[in-house]
Amino acid sequence: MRGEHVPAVLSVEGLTVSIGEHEILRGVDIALRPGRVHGLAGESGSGKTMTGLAALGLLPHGARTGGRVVLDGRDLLGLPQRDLNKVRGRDIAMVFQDPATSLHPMLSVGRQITEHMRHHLGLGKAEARARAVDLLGKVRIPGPSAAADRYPHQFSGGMRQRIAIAIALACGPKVLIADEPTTALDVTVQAGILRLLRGLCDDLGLAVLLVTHDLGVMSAVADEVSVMRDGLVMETGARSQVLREPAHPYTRALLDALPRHDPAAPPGPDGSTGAPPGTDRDASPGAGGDVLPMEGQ
Ligand SMILES: Nc1ncnc2c1ncn2[C@@H]1O[C@H](COP(=O)(O)OP(=O)(O)OP(=O)(O)O)[C@@H](O)[C@H]1O
Repeated sequence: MRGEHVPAVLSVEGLTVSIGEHEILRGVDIALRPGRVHGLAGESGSGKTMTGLAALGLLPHGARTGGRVVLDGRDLLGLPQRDLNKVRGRDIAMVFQDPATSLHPMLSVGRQITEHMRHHLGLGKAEARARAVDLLGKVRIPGPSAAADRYPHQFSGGMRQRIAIAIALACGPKVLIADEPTTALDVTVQAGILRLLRGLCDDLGLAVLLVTHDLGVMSAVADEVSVMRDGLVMETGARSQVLREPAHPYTRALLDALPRHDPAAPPGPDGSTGAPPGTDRDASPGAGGDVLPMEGQ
């Protein structure tokens, strides 16, 4: 089911965010649908991260907002903090750029997953543990049962990001906000993480917002693409349309800045795009991230 007719699970409607005199978002519209990856691209400072945080109801202190962020018919911007805390982590989860900062160094991996399930879902110890091991398997951590007893520093950067994804999925969210999830990783592991996100989106029917400054990353996994600049969405549409026939000169300029490969080509069976494997490997993480072999394979 990859059509625009699939109803949105989360819609951002005319979202504005200001801090002091600074208008950070100036009327953003984005619809996230189950089983689809919506890529949010744009240069640094365009408001991508702020849009993702607003979708989670996480805004800087003193931020003034307008518009709506609607999840299952409820406007999150109007919810009291207590209700928002319930939504966050349970219905909407987030994965950040650097797993080193999002994981607790002193808690075992299994404990970090089960804490969420016990807190939000009220699961007992044994059931939470079984589900944690199952989740570690889903994100392709080798030997998930033993891995649950280890600590974050015992894993590579790519594996740590997989663990952060498992934690985000702990309570079966409908929406996953992934903010530059591969930017801090070595290029050789980026493609594996993107492929994992794509697979989880398809298998679990997750609605994914993939925030990235990188159109190469976008081309590997997104179904739809929005391009932001200066707090506004300049252009939005199907990946092939936006990346192949951009309507806006700004999108064209971003595309022209990419090393040469076909940004609109769908991922092949191994997740590669139209570029021959390895061609862009040394150009930039973004351009090459979609054509590299999968981590651990
Ligand atoms: N806590 C904050 N207080 C005030 N202004 C902020 C805050 N966080 C972000 N901004 C401003 O909001 C604007 C948008 O920032 P945002 O982080 O959303 O951009 P971005 O597109 O994600 O950029 P990057 O790719 O560099 O992360 C920037 O001008 C930034 O300086």
